[in-house]
Amino acid sequence: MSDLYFKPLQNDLLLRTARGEKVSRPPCWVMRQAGRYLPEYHKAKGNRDFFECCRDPEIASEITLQPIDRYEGLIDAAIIFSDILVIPQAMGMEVIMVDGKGPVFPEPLHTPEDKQYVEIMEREVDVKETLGYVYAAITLTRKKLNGRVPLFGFCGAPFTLLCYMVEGGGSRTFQQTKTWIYKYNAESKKMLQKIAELCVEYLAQQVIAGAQIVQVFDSWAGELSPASFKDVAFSYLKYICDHLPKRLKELGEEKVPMVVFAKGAWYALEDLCQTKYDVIGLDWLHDPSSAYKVAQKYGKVVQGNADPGVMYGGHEAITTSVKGMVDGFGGGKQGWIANLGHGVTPGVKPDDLKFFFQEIHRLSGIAT
Ligand SMILES: Cc1c2[nH]c(c1CCC(=O)O)Cc1[nH]c(c(CCC(=O)O)c1C)Cc1[nH]c(c(CCC(=O)O)c1C)Cc1[nH]c(c(C)c1CCC(=O)O)C2
Repeated sequence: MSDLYFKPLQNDLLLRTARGEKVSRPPCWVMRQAGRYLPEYHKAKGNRDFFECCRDPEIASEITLQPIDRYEGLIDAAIIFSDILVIPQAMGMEVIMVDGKGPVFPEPLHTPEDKQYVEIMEREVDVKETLGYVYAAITLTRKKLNGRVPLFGFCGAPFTLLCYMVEGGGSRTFQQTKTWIYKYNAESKKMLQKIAELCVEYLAQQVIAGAQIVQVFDSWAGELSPASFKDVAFSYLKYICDHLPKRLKELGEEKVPMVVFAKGAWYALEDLCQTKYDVIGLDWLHDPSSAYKVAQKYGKVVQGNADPGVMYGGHEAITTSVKGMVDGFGGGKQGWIANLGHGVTPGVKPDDLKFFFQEIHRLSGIAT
């Protein structure tokens, strides 16, 4: 329904790049572009709970549009304001967002013998029904965007979601995650498979609602060895890109470009290039030109990859970093979506991010 229902897209630079087409300049956006570094985010959120904002399509769409309005003409995509942890919530787990700390699961999964594991494994989850508020936010945002830029949908990768479900939040040692994947490997895989299936349906429903491209975030992939990445992360990332196009076809929907971002899994670049993902997200551990060469060999597009910390270094540091990317990523006329190597952090000054976008435009040949 989407394209008939919404205003035609005026800026299709990002979608064309994601499909491998030649473009006049590289498209850009940044992960976490709607968030705490923006004063207008705090204003819109007020003293409301984070997940309450996610569940309110009006507020979620307002926050999604904030960076698009602020950086009008400089950024080429919006990403729906939501969180990867809505899937564990849909699976029946409680997640709260604690100010200054991040997400907390009051009752994480302990062992496969626990009643909770058995219940979650057995529970039928209807993501179409339970996460209806995300699709409503997407449809409303597409309407409000009015074709200005395309809209990203997203989900967390199975491995990263499992980390949160067993750790109960962020972690430094990943003790519970390692216990699960090494000691309870078979039970972990059952859960990962269940999450992967939910991710496929969740992304498909986001596309039906109006998402024009989707990204899968495997934020904790870098905690794994190459062998365990293959075992507990890669297979499930692959499941998602293999099954989403099929599911969309079943639903009578066109397929959309798919982006994978496996943070820290630099060793897996060749493997990721051999999947059905159209775009491979790169963190800042990658050297642009080496990664670009590999991706080009497989006909894949890359996205990234400035160190988000460069935003603290002032204009000169930002210019140097952008120059390194433009040179390394083939001049930016094909195969590169400019981004940071991870999300923009809360301490960044919005004007420094603006300068980053301006430098991408300037150094890739098109001054604004
Ligand atoms: C690991 C992860 C999470 N959530 C997400 C990831 C994957 C990306 C990544 O690795 O950064 C994904 C995410 N979370 C959020 C978005 C919105 C869209 C966007 O990128 O602008 C996206 C794409 C909003 C958010 N998600 C969260 C906020 C801040 C909430 C607040 O305090 O107001 C926002 C705007 C909270 C959140 N949610 C999560 C954490 C660890 C935190 C707290 C720490 C932090 O903010 O960086 C889990």
